[in-house]
Amino acid sequence: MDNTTPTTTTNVENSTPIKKKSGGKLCELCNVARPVLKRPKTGQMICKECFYTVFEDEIHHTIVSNNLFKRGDRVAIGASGGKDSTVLAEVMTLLNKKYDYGLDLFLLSIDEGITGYRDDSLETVKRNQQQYQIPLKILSYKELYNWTMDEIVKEIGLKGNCTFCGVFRRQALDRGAVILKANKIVTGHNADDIAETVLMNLLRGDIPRLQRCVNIVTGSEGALPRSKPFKYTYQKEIVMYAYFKKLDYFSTECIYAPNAYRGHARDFLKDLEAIRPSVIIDIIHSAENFHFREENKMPVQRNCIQCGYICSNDVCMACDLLKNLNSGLAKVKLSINLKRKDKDNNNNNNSNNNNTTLSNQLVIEQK
Ligand SMILES: Nc1ncnc2c1ncn2[C@@H]1O[C@H](COP(=O)(O)OP(=O)(O)OP(=O)(O)O)[C@@H](O)[C@H]1O
Repeated sequence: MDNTTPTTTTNVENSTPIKKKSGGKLCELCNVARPVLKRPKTGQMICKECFYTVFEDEIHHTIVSNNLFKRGDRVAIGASGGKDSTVLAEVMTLLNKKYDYGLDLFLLSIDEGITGYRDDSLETVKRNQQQYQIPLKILSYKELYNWTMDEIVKEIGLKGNCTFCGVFRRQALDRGAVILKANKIVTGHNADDIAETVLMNLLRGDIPRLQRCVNIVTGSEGALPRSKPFKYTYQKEIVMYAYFKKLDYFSTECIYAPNAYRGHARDFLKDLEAIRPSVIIDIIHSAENFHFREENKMPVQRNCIQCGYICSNDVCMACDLLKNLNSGLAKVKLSINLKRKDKDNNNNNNSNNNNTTLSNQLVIEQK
């Protein structure tokens, strides 16, 4: 065994403990090397090389079986400097070479303007760019919207700020990809993220979002196709992969996110996972097999009359949010809309709500 390998429970954040040297046992896959980890997804005791192989092969299988790319695609990798997108950059580079996908890869980072968080993580992305030799584009909220998240939080406070950030980031990634002349975007959303989103939409009775949140590709409505090669990849395995490969990533949580509703869904999922690890994939498979009534389909998409971005109303969410920020009304409108949403929830009359007006949108934390 590699003597750098931990032999006791380690600091691999939130990850399955690396087990002690396991007596005379051999890796359950190759039967040659000593196992160094218990696979969170399957419980198998395997060696490091077999772990790399199964991890990468499963992602390759997800890519191929879902036809995520075709030769010549220009693919922008949403790169935040965090573990998921750093592993995504590593694995996309590796698989593109190994299986000759014929893709042009780019790193695309959105600088939300969060001092002490995004500025540090962007330094990580810059180092990744050197390492992977992939062109990098950094685009900021300040350039696009003339607001940083620091300024937005100063204006509206901590409640509801994730909504602004999520809406702006979604659009910023599209705009950055257009600048890079990319025709596809990939993000590091993993199986845990998707299972959390399913739970959140279920708990909120948000049927339109519930039916599309397990799609591996979104954007067919008019934005650039955006896919999630890690749809079936466990977060714990991503952390282990980054750890064993000694990847350079930034591991601090967003300083503005601790109150987000998603955190409750995450905690709930972690509790369930501790009892039954397959719960993550089971939730995704369940949601893939839901059947929805026709009237719950997402509204028809059109272009925002102000900025031209794809949306489901006359004006897109980003323009709507910006109008409130620029007029100094964002905080007032946010609190009115949150109260209205609470009332809607109390009246239990939003389970079939198909509209995407601001009142509905303001309580959605985008993932
Ligand atoms: N500022 C950003 N710039 C570019 N892409 C981003 C940015 N923030 C998030 N993404 C993309 O969205 C995915 C999910 O982002 P999320 O905020 O959930 O972070 P995460 O789960 O901690 O992922 P990561 O570990 O990559 O930061 C990321 O893996 C990345 O591909």
